[in-house]
Amino acid sequence: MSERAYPGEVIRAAEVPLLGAGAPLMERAATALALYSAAALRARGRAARDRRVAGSRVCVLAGPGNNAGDALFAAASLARGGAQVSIVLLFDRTHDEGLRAARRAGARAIDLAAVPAADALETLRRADLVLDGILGTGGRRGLPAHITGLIRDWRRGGPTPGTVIAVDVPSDLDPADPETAGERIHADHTVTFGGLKAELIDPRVRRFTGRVHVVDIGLDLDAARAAAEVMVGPDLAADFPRPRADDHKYSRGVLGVVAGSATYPGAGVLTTTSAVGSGIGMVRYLGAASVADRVLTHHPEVVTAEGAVDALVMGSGDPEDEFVAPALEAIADTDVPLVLDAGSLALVGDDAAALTGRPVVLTPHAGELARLLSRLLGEDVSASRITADPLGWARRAASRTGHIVLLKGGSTVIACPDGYAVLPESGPPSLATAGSGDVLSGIIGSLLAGAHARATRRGAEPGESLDDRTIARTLGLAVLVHNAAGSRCVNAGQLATAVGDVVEGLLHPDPSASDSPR
Ligand SMILES: NC(=O)C1=CN([C@@H]2O[C@H](COP(=O)(O)OP(=O)(O)OC[C@H]3O[C@@H](n4cnc5c(N)ncnc54)[C@H](OP(=O)(O)O)[C@@H]3O)[C@@H](O)[C@H]2O)[C@@H](O)CC1
Ligand SMILES: [K+]
Repeated sequence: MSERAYPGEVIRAAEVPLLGAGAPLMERAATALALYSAAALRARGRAARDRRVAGSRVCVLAGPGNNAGDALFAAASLARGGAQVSIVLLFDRTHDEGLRAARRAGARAIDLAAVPAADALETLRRADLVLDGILGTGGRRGLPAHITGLIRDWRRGGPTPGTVIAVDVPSDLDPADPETAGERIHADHTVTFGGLKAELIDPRVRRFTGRVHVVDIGLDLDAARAAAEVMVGPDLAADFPRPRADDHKYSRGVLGVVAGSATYPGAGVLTTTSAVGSGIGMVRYLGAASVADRVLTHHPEVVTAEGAVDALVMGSGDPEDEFVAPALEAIADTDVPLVLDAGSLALVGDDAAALTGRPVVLTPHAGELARLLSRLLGEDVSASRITADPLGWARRAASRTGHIVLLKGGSTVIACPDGYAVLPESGPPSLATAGSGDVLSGIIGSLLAGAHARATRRGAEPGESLDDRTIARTLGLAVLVHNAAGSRCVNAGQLATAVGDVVEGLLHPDPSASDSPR
């Protein structure tokens, strides 16, 4: 389920009162790490004899602080389970209590200052499991040369059989420096304690963290201090809004769509198809008459008359100005969310009154964001720079424009102007196809219209109805719908229709698929 990510200092601060009260935080962390490590050892190898803790070779890279303490206590537990544990002491000090516990359980220690580096290297290469306990949240960037050299030689030797688990965080994690990537720990798993650290969610660090597993050690974290939120598939079933028995079409939300043009009529059809399928009260198609005819052929329930809306989505398929301007005019005195895609991104930066006093969502892909930022920042921002750091650029764009930015790509990211981010899990690569973005626009518009209608029903004041985090989370749900639909199809026409199938499954789950006894 979704997981909030916190700045490291927020998590460290939350530990302080508990440590003062004597809570056994390290014991909890080390116990969870030992269990996770044992499971990783049992998951390896083909032969049954390889899938055991007893007899497996475990190597601990031990640093100078409490991060090593976690690794050493966990290793002690694995040693008691029969693992052969070797500890590579990388500094002139380590966590003494942890070292004593590991030694008592039978671990042997190799002091890198006293033995040839080749011995440590050999131990690393032969290990079934390596625990990176060099540095944790107390780490500064840049490891001493004798450690980077060891890591470089270990990695240069080619793939080794061992699973690498980073304890709390991969030591010396640095997303931005490709030059030194070969001297850093590349973990298969990161077991992180207390809460998800914000530094672990950046798409650029995935190759260093591997799969991230969060262990609850009983910290009381204040959700208001979270920096981001990661959303995963199961969030859909939990949070997708369902209609209530007393709902009517207006209370479920009305979406205005200005998409498609005489040149690109298909965008209008794709956007309305996915909007209709996303479980909304009503869709008003407000674009060109020639597109409206096609839309109505596919969806007779779509309304082409002007009228009130709860959200307006525009821009896919470059709709003509003569339809954009009146649609913006019609929402001028309202607080309804506005979604700008493709051609309508050109409105950003203008003094358009319609862009003020309401939540505005921009949904560019990297090329569109590159054009937008180059214009706004007055410097040449290329699409490849944006693709290399999607979260960083989405945050920059949100901060610069004051709008919520959903940057589409292999790892779609959503950023609010204050830096808060929502990261939905990645969808299938088949989503990279013409028209896919139009389909996403329709889902987004539909879910935002529903959210606005519900907020209005609750009596929220204009301007207070939808806060940025609620909107960002709603966008995250829309991306999860898009992902789920994407795994059922090979082109955007099928994708738009599959949205309806996904939502149908959420609103009317198949009772025969339930686990309940018959
Ligand atoms: N608090 C708790 O109860 C719990 C903590 N837990 C665990 O503790 C971890 C945090 O522990 P920690 O604070 O001891 O920091 P950690 O990163 O192990 O080492 C700091 C030492 O490294 C040194 N150093 C730093 N950077 C360096 C560099 N680049 N190159 C060389 N040296 C460098 C630094 O030196 P200094 O900066 O002081 O000069 C200092 O001596 C946390 O991630 C989690 O795993 C969990 O068990 C839950 C309960
Ligand atoms: K570590």
